[in-house]
Order: sequence, then structure tokens, then C-alpha cells
Amino acid sequence: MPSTEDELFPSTPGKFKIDRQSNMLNRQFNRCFASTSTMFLWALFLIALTASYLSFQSFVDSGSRYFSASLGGIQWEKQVRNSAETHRSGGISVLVTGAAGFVGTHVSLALKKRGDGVVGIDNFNNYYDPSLKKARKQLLENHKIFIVDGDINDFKLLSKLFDTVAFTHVMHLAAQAGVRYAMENPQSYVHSNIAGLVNLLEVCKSANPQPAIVWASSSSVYGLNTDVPFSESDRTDQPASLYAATKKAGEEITHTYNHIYGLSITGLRFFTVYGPWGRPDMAYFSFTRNILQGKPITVYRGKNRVDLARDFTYIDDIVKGCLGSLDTAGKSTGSGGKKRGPALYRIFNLGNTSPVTVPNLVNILERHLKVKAKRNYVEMPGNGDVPFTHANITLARKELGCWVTQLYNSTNASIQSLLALIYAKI
Ligand SMILES: O=C(O)[C@H]1O[C@H](OP(=O)(O)OP(=O)(O)OC[C@H]2O[C@@H](n3ccc(=O)[nH]c3=O)[C@H](O)[C@@H]2O)[C@H](O)[C@@H](O)[C@H]1O
Repeated sequence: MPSTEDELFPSTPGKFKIDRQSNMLNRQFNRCFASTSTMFLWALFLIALTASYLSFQSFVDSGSRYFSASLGGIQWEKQVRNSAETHRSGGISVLVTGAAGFVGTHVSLALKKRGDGVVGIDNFNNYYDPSLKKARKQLLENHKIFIVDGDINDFKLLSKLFDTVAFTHVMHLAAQAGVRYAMENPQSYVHSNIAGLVNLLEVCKSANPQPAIVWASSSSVYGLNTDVPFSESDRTDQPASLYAATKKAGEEITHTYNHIYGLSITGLRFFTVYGPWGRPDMAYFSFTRNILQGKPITVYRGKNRVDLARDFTYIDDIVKGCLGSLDTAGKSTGSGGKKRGPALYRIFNLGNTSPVTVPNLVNILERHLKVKAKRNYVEMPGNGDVPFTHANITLARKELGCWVTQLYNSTNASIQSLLALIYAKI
């Protein structure tokens, strides 16, 4: 008779293990379920286990519900829906990214004023004083526009917005702006202008219905192009800054989403936009501040002391171009992430068509401010600037219809607003 357990099993290792395990299980099974009362206890235990698992699941669900309250919650969803509601027949429902930015604020207000639904999203980053962005947010809220504090890289948040509202359009203005800052913080351009854009497009392509997208490209894509005025068909493969390169990349990226998923895309190449509620990093703003404070200003010059020139464009013209683009965008054709037919892909210059040299800009500021500027002329550092910009807007005039270029006399309105901001220490 075998005296030990081991002697019961053959010596083949694989088999040994299996048999040994099954034997052990058998013995455990025998021990545990030896009597019906123990079986009854086991049944009770299993029921309790199932019940606690189910209640844990509901805890997890309510937890994720609670978590999404930071994205949403019932109150939040209500605010989003109310803000997105249209108040005119044939109105559109627009998600405006970068809504607390300069252009975003003006476009949001204009849409709301004509009865469209608007929901804004902005990450309130500190590229420039966020208190200016908060002040713009307050202005928008006064007009019953709800602004979500969030980043376009947040896939969950964007998806939730599209789950809450079937946006017909996206006006994509969130971006890392500024040409020269790209040398200081290159990653921020990749984060917003590339990764953020792709994230937004990923959400839009899966949305049902897919929205039509209008977004801000830039005059900087013309880079070192020397054909003037700049036309949409001109070459754009010589960017002078990382900013320009990310905007150019955006044009290519949006093209692929148009091609693969049937998203309607309109890219707008803005030319140095100025006006009330403008950006403090831009020359007309920083020059105004310095002139008023008696500080010198640095005026860049090109090679051989050639003046730099910009096709400075007034914000109201840009707003008209944005609204005209939204109105003519046509529908995206895809659904469920699949293309169902060709959709519009367009690019337009939005510029003033009459460049002004930077020294002349300073003259105009001096006239309005009635203060003489202390000018330091410096050769343009090789940090992303281009010598001049000049828009040909024939295409925008023809296809957007509403395009009427204003003259530079709108400077006064801008300056009054800048003064208010400067005195408010923004
Ligand atoms: O159209 C665009 O795509 C871009 O427009 C804007 O860029 P820019 O045209 O560079 O505007 P802005 O900074 O106002 O400089 C104006 C002029 O002043 C010169 N400039 C500037 C600063 C300074 O200290 N001295 C100076 O001479 C400077 O050399 C330039 O000649 C947006 O910021 C950018 O986000 C993008 O949208």
C-alpha cells in the first residue's frame, strides 16, 4: 500500500501537476462541501459576494458620474444646452473654441446677436494675462454665452459636449498665437495647434451629425513668399516660424480629415488682426502701453533698413469673414466616423489688402495718443518675422459675399478700447 500521497502519482512532471492539483481540489471540495449546511453557507456567501459586487459597480458608476460633474453634471448640461439654443429660424449651433480669446470673443458675440446658439470653450492659459480672458468671459456671460473652462486636448470633455449638443458647426479659434514666442516655448505650439487640432477633429469626425468646421489658419503660412499680394494658390512651403509651420500643418491635417471622413473644412488665413479687446502681445497693444508710459519701443527693420509692413486687419472684417464662412460651409457628409460623400474643403485669405509699415503704425498711434514715441530701430532678429504681408481677398469677396474691407480709420475705436484695458492694468 502506498504510504504517502506522493506515491499515489506518477513521476511525469506535467501530468503530476495536473493530477496533483485536481486531487487537491477534490480534497478541498470534499472538505468544504461535506455537508449540506456548509453548502448552504457557501451559497449565502456567494449571494453576499454578488450583492456587494453589484453595489460596488453602482458606486463606481455614481463616482464616474460625479467625476464627469467636473466636466458636467445636470446643471452644467442644462447651461450648455441653453447656450447652444438657437433663437432664429435656420439658426446654427456653434461650438467656439478659444472663445475667451480676442477673435473668439467677437465671433461669439456676433453669432449670439443674430440668434445663433453658441457654446465656448477656453483653457484660460497664461500666455498673456488671464485676467483679460476672464474679463472677456464676463462679457460673453452677460450675453448669455456659456464658456466651458477646458482644453481642446481633453477628448472626454469634447465628447461630452457633443453628447450634450448636436453642434452644427465648430468655429475653431483656440491656438497658441504669436510668431516670436515660438522660440521660447515651441512645445505649446505643438500642444495646441497640432495635438489639440487633431483631438478636436477626432471628436468631430465621430460626432453624429458631424459639424462643419471653420478654423483659423494664418497669413504666416506664406512665410518667405515674395509674390504680392498673397493669393491662396501661392506657395506655402517656406514657413519662417514654428508658429507658421504648425498652421501650415493644420491646413494639411484638416485636408486629410476632409478627405477621409467627409468633414466640411474652411481654413481662414487671418492677417495681423487688431481691434478692441485685442491681444497684449501684439505690437499695436505693447506700443500703445509703452508710449503712454514714456518707455521706448523697439521697431524692427528689414535688411538695408527696409521698413516692415503688415496688412493689419480690423476685427469686424474678420468677424464678417468668419460668419460668412460658417453660413456657406455646407454640411459635413460623414456619419458614424465614415465618409458618405465629398465635402467642401476651402481656404480663404482674410486681410485688409492695404499694408501699413510699422513706422507708419507708430505715427498713427502717436496721432491718436498725442504723445511722441521713443523709437529704437533695430534690425529684425531672425526669430520668425517676415518682412511684409499683403492679402489678395478676391476669393473671399466672391465666395463669402459679405466681405467689405474697412479702412484703417478703425484705429481710433481700437485705441479707445486699448486705453481702457491699459488703465485697468490688464
Ligand atoms: O497674421 C498673422 O498670421 C500673425 O499676425 C500677428 O503676428 P505679427 O504680424 O507678427 O503681429 P505683431 O506681433 O503685432 O507685429 C506686427 C509688426 O510689428 C513688428 N514689431 C513687433 C514687436 C516689436 O516689438 N517691434 C516690432 O517692430 C513686427 O515685426 C511686425 O512687423 C499675430 O500675433 C500672430 O499670432 C499671427 O496671427
